[in-house]
Amino acid sequence: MIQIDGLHKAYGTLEVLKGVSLSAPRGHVISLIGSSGSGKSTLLRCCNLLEDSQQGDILFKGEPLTWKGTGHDRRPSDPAQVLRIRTNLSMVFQQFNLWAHMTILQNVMEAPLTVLRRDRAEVETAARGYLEKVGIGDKCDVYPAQLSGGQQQRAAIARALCMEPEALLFDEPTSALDPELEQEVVKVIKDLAAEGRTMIIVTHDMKLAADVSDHVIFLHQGLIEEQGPPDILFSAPRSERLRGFLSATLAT
Ligand SMILES: Nc1ncnc2c1ncn2[C@@H]1O[C@H](COP(=O)(O)OP(=O)(O)OP(=O)(O)O)[C@@H](O)[C@H]1O
Repeated sequence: MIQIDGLHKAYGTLEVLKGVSLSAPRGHVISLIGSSGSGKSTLLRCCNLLEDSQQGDILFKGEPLTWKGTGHDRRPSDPAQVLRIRTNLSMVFQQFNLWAHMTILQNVMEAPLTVLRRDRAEVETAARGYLEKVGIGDKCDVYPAQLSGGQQQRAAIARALCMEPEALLFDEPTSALDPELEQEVVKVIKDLAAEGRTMIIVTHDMKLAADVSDHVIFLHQGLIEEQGPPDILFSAPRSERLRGFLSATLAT
């Protein structure tokens, strides 16, 4: 579904991704792990074109993104293709990013109405269904500030689902939450994984990565240091760096 080949990304002179490739086949869950600053969020943001990149290819369902320019001037050349990719790869952010002035239902309905121009009644039915699915069907008419962090994140997941995307991208979905609220969100993500959704998850939660992933990628300083199925990667890491990262993470 999503394929990245040899991606390079720099902010000015800071090289953040130094030739990263990944493949997220339909129905698979890929987790990106690694130390702070290793480039995980940048890679995720490159997947749905929230960030530009200087070199390498991005393919969505086998269709290569078309570019114009080179290096720091490189940009996607076809706005319709960008919109198609973005709407098919819905993103869930660490800080939820709900609109404070809209109710939860309005938050979930906004993008399908304004970006996809779908029928209001159909969108409302779908939005209520997705809020029900994530366990907050009774919170349609309240504002984000009236919800706990875990409820806000579940609303953000319902909002992503309401775009009916082909894949979901999660950027540290549980990092801003207290442990007990974290579990509510982990449950929703596990349910989505069990449904066979295609997902890429940036996470510091090794248990989440171990429980839901088909494939785990360990990034170090903008390069893939090690990758593999979670049972092998977590039980028998080959590289010294991954061993050090896991023991430091599991000690905290
Ligand atoms: N918009 C930006 N402008 C300049 N530098 C940036 C920008 N966004 C990220 N960086 C830098 O790029 C590097 C990689 O950041 P990124 O957020 O991708 O790392 P990460 O692995 O997700 O880290 P964390 O786990 O702390 O979120 C860091 O050094 C960061 O400071």
